[in-house]
Amino acid sequence: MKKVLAIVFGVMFTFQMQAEKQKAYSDKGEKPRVIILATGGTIAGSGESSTKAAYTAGKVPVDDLLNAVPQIHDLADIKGEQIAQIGSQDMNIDTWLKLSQRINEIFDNNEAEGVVVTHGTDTQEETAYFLELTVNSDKPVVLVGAMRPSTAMSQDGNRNLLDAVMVAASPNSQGIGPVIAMNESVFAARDVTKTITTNIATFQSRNFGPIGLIYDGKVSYYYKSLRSSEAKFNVKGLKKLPQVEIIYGYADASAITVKALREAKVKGIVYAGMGNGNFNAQVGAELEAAAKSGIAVCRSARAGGGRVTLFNEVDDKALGFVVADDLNPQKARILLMLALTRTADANAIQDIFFKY
Ligand SMILES: NC(=O)C[C@H](N)C(=O)O
Repeated sequence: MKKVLAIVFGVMFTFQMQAEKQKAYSDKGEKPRVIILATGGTIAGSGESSTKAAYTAGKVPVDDLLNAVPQIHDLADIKGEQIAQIGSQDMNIDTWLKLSQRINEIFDNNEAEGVVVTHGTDTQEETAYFLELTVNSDKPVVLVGAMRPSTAMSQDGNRNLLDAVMVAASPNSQGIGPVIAMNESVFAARDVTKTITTNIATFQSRNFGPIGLIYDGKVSYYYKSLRSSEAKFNVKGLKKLPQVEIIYGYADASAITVKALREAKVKGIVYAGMGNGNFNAQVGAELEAAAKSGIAVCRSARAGGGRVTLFNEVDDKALGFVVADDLNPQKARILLMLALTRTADANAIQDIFFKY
């Protein structure tokens, strides 16, 4: 109880300090500085017609994106940088490392009060969670994208970009951690997931809901995750991460893929299991062999909500497995890759999964 109160007061104190700092800043009549790091995606997508669905992601360069929403300059001093120009289905560890290293540098050198990352929606949640685990600052990092390309009728990107800049520039956003701000909602990186293939309301947090709501150019926050204060993973100087792959579970799955990964000597396997992270007998035998050979095996769930609990229908301790708790498989992979940069011990990895 004491610990919870200490955390709550600590968070309140930090918020107040940050708000004071920001207030002193705005009293000087200066605008907050926001750097926009562009990576591509549908928000930078271009199609042949305003009414047809076909388009190519990551076509529009950062300067054109910013020029399309001149109102952002009323909110902040804006600078744009092109980090990548890809559909986020092509997002990769290289770009994650580059992005995280650049954002840490921006905050360490006090180059900006906030960062906005424009990004495709397919893997936006993964990038957001990677940044949550590796960016060491209380300043806001706001990821934003669009479901309709910039050339479409009723495109959603311009409004989303304006809102994202507002969120990044708002004193209320100190200490919230990397978030996705889209469609008038703000989601914590850890919880958010893409739920619908094409709809503009695609981002949701099935377990916990949005942490904030946007309306009329303002953001209001309602809660903050207690999981966000753990020491960040240091990726400075790293060129790659331990290889972790995901395998999807289903009725009567064969063990071919698990065996192939064991033989390929990957460092970790995340199993997107059925129900509470379950697998059938043949897959279980291969996963056990993988764990015995030194591969970290993590049980996650394909269900899309809830969490995977220890020692339910599976004896994790005997098998040497860890559970992903409430992280979906793609986020469990990110935490496992980063955990493996610290330790290969299953108990220590499990501890990380229960803390981060
Ligand atoms: N809406 C989008 O951004 C989808 C696109 N494939 C991307 O992730 O880049």
